[in-house]
Amino acid sequence: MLGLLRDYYHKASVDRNLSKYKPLIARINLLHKGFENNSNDELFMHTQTMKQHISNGKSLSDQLPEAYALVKEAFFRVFGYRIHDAQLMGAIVLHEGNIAEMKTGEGKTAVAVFAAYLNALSGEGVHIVTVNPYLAERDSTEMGEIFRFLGLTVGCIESNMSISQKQAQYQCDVTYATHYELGFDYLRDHMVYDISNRVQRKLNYVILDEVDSILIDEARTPLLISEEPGKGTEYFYYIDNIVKALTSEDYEIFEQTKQIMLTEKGVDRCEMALSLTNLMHIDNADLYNKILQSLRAHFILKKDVDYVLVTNEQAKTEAVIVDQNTGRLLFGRRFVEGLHQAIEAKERIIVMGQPATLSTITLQNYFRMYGKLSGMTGTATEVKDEFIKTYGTDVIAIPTNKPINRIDHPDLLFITEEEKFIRIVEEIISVNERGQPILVGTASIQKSELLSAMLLEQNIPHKVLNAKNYKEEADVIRLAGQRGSVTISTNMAGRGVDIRLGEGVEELGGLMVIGTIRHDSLRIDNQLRGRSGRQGDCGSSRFFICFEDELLMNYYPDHLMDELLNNNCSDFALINNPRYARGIRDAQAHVEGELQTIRERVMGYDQVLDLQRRIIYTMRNEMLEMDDLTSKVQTLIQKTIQQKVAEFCQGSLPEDWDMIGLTISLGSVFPYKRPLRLDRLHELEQGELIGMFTQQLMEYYKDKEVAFEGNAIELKRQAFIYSIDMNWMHYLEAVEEVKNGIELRNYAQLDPIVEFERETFQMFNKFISSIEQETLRIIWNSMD
Ligand SMILES: Nc1ncnc2c1ncn2[C@@H]1O[C@H](COP(=O)(O)OP(=O)(O)OP(=O)(O)O)[C@@H](O)[C@H]1O
Repeated sequence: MLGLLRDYYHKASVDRNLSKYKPLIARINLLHKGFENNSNDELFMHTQTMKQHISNGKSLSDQLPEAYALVKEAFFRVFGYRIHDAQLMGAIVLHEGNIAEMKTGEGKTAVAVFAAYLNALSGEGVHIVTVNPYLAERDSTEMGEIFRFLGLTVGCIESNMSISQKQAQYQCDVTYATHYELGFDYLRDHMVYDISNRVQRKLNYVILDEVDSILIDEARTPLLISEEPGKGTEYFYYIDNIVKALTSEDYEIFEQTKQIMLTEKGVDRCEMALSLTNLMHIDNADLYNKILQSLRAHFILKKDVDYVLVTNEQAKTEAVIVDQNTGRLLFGRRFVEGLHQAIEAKERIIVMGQPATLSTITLQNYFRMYGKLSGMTGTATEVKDEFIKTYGTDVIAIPTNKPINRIDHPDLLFITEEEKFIRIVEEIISVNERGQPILVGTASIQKSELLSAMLLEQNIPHKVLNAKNYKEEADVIRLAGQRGSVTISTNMAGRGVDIRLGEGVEELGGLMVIGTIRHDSLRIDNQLRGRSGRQGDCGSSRFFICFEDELLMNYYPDHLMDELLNNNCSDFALINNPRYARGIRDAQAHVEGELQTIRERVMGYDQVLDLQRRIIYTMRNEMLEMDDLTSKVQTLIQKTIQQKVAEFCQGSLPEDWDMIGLTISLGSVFPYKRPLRLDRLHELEQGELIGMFTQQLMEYYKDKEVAFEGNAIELKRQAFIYSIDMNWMHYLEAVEEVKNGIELRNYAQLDPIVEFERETFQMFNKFISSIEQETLRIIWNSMD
């Protein structure tokens, strides 16, 4: 009876939510009826017809009903199931360039195919982004059947592919890839010396699966291509030794902001160790930053929580970042600003050199370059505002196909972590005795291992996922819904893999999810919960928390904590009082707010850099693409002379001009063997002086070019590209220093982003002229 009522109300609410999309969905379903009678070949031919319509000027939106109807029929023929209306609604939202919020197990993988198919008809390519390479490969293989059935090509990017293999994948109508492969390929494409080595096409349309994980949770660590490991290990070890010897009175930790500073005593002690008189002097800024990073490495970041040590294929130990939201290992990514080096020194492994950044971009700015962006996830409503503000994408909640049938129990709160874990093990034992499957989410690999050891002691067979191998992880998590299974997993390991219930499990209550901590973000808690109760399955969830959890310790309202401790928390309390539960929500909102500020800051800095990056990339592309750069070189000669004359010949009287300075400075760019003639110097005006130098240097240049025996066209190109790249690298380093300085000055009530923009503006102009002069110098010298 209750079930019937629930179904009735659910259907009514689905209808209400769908109302805006109803006419369009009805049209798709009507057209679909027509396709049911077509042969496979006829369906295949429709793709060609629609492509034709689009190249004749019909809009993609006009083509939507027919395209979606066709894909719906393809799903039925290939996989044998009927796409439901909620999925069609999600697919429409994607085409509109928005984010479809759809609960776990609702068939998002299929939804992406509709929008990708339609948008690929333009021939401009569509990228579908997954959170890990295993899912990219799996989805491109499985969904590839649909695309190929309808006559489109599908590719998948893997990190170890050759340039030509990648080019072939990017040429496909639809390409699956992880976000970081796409971002890195973009950066690499702007580092090639030959355009034929570029792999990507124009960034046309992207669909991001698990969009919040990529654009929100991972958005604090920019993608970074660094120079090969270099020297410096000893230096970092040296600083590390000094910091290691500090005591708690030498530094102060600000728990809430995770910052750490030296106290006066600490500064004195470091000055003594380094034989310095003033560590805080601007000349020692770099050293001071290294000390701060080393402090963070020692006293804030924790091994097996924030990073792990992994032995790589060359048998070398590396420090790998652990994503705090998902527990995933972020291979190839490094903490910025020297923190990673500090960790390497702390762990006494090889320090991978100074972070000479060759190229960098935030994920936000990379994805904003696409003509259209859309995404899917189970949890986006809480960050709707940020999506609208940063990406201009709205979040539309799609109703579930069937009502959610999962019971979310109130949290259980303990005083100590020890009590909490004992109770969790008791719960696992009792649920396991019934045969009901359990999925336990932990905050870190360390906690997973602790729990695993406790279960071993009790002889409870279980599996542990530690986010080290996606394929194995998927195989394990797929079976997490089988009778009697106990699976321990770092927060979101195995995301994107369907957990189906085994036989008889429905009667036992479905999959039980246990959270061992409340995460900083409610979204992540909800993702964990969402592993249970897919597609109307029954299930349950409960979080076990304690006052020793970081979130509660730092952010839970004091008055509520006192109340709980005094009154009813003898050994544990059931948080079924809305006030107490709200305290947790408030604590999470607090942290979320702080994290959002950090994301906005990272993005703000990159925003300034973004404009500059585009200027440089456009300039670089132009150099690569132009057939002959002679006219560019000539313009540069002229411009350089003008700049130098303006710099050294100030005032109207030639006697005041610094002709020696001018000659030396010009000589540094154009080392001339024959002297420049300076006739009638006392009668000249600035303009004439410029003209005279230009004429002579142009002639000189022409002579050089005629005498040059190598490939002058290529020489010019390489000189430009080399100078752009080298100067860009130095520029990025300088920018990083400015950023560090500004962060320290933040106390002065200045808007750091505005300050950053102001300071880098001048630097950028200088940087452009260093590129130009360096290019000329190389050409000049190489032609001798
Ligand atoms: N209309 C449908 N009818 C029946 N089965 C479907 C339908 N659509 C998708 N499925 C199946 O449902 C399962 C879950 O789909 P999928 O993994 O895409 O869900 P999801 O929404 O991406 O979940 P997650 O949030 O875990 O990634 C898959 O096995 C898929 O084949």
